[in-house]
Amino acid sequence: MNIQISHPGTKLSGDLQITGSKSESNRVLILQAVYPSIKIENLSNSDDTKVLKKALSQASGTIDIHHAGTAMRFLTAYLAVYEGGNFILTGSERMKERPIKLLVDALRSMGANIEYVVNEGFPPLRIQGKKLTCNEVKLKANISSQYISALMLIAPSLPEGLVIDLEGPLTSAPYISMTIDILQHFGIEARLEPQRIVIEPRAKVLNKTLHVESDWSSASYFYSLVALSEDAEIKLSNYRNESLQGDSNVANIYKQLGVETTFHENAISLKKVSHKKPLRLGLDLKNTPDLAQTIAVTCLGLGIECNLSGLHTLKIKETDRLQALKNEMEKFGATVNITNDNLQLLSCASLKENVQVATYNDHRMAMAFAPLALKTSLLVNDAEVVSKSYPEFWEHLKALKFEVKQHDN
Ligand SMILES: O=C(O)C1=C[C@@H](OP(=O)(O)O)[C@@H](O)[C@H](O)C1
Ligand SMILES: C=C(OP(=O)(O)O)C(=O)O
Repeated sequence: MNIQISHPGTKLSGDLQITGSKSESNRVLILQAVYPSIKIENLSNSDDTKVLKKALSQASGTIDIHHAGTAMRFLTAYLAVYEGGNFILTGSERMKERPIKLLVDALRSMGANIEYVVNEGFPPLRIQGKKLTCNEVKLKANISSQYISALMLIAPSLPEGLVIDLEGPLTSAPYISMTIDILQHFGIEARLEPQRIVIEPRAKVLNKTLHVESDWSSASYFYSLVALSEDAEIKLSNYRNESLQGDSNVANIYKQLGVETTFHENAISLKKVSHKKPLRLGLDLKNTPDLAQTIAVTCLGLGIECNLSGLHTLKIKETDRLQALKNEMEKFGATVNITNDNLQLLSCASLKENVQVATYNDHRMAMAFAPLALKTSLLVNDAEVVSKSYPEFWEHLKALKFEVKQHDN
């Protein structure tokens, strides 16, 4: 469904509850499958979480996890140790282009029985689960942290635990810290040392609940809205100051763009406190890759330049996000230069109107561009893609008085 988005220009105000973090949810679902005493509150209702939950209820056969990267990577490790299981693990056409070789090589080196069904290095995979007894594995750390988290989530169920030797610099590091924090929450001993992760074996975990915090990557679109507004105050509930999610750093980043965050007991308020803006924003986003699209588009809307680095993982996400950003920002009149790991937006004097934004099966393309409706008229193609992480996104925009209309083009 293609949509047209507009806003009457009044103050943006509202009180919203965004669904639980899909990253926290998908970690705790895998752990709950290993340790059934684990309880979860505020589980995400994203497609990526629903698809993982359904997969974990299957005893054999073909599992299709669609676009869900974490589900693909976490299940590869989980099914490799699911004794007696015989599965084909597949996904969307894009998932079949997202590399998984490093994780498969690591699991095979531990004795796992995993075969490629079509193309070497890519899903679909045939996985025959078996007991693994190896206690040490090596893995290149700068391609995707999800491979590492996948191994960490099965590690405590291995008879001797697991030492993961990390080769090279670690990318998306806060997601590794999140995995460690969640393991520790349930009493599992897990620690990150320079270039290695050590996880002790654990037969039973503490009888505890994990209350999933709402998703900070999803909150980023409201930071963008507030930054692009004339006047705004938006309350988002189920957030806390001490977050497990690295993307909570969005609160610091948007201070430079006039957005103030106030933490309440279980919520945050975002307020537009300044119309001053830097001429140019320079950021290294290797720790928060999912914020790249939000920030690039905010800068486009504010008419400021930006230079975003640390983006080497963006090419293997839901789409090649660097190319997708360049294509769509240039439709608005901007000049954008990209390399393998960097995006440079050169300032754009005025935004073109009635631009039709293509979304490339990427939820974040749709949500990142939507706030530009405060600055110009725009259409978003295939708007339903948002359900990958945030099914209520358009309903929440309507609650902020956006008009979101179906469009036939
Ligand atoms: O572990 C996770 O939950 C995630 C890790 C990141 O991926 P990479 O480690 O591949 O960068 C992030 O982009 C993704 O949305 C979620
Ligand atoms: C990259 C993302 O997800 P995944 O890799 O889990 O598909 C994302 O949500 O931005």
